[in-house]
Amino acid sequence: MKVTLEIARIANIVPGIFRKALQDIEFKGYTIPAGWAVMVCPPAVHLNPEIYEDPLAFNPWRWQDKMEITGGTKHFMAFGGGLRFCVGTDLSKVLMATFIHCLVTKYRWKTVKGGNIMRTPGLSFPDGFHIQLFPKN
Ligand code: HEM
Repeated sequence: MKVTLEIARIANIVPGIFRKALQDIEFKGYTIPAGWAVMVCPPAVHLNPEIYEDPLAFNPWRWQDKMEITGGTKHFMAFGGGLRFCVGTDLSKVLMATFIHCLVTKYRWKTVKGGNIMRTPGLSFPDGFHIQLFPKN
């Protein structure tokens, strides 16, 4: 669970979530007028050093003392939140856990080429990331 949460936090495959202001909203001295579209940027939250210490470090242990997250929170929104919360969340976590389990227990790998990371703000690999897999002895 900690590993899948950390992957979802740091990978940020969803760069933005959209909502519409149903009424005027006052926020930090600004007014968002009714009817305006609002874009929430999960990577800005997930990579904020005031929320996550050393945010670019892959550290599943940072979730150690956190309660299990079952919905979106203002500090974790990889799967959105509220009424439009991703219906595939639990399936995705199980698939990630199963994939990683098979990968590390059955295979080893080496990097062939690529692997440069871009965050725009979603995570991407502009040159791809090629690896070679070997069955584990
Ligand atoms: C790592 C994998 C995934 C991520 C990061 C992800 C992320 C998201 C996000 C951010 C939203 C928008 C939520 C919002 O606006 O608050 C969403 C919505 C949705 N997701 Fe996913 N998703 C993933 C996998 C899946 C899978 C596997 C399925 C289906 C089997 C799925 C089905 C949906 C559906 C149907 C919605 C729309 C829900 C609604 O509007 O009521 N997602 N997802």
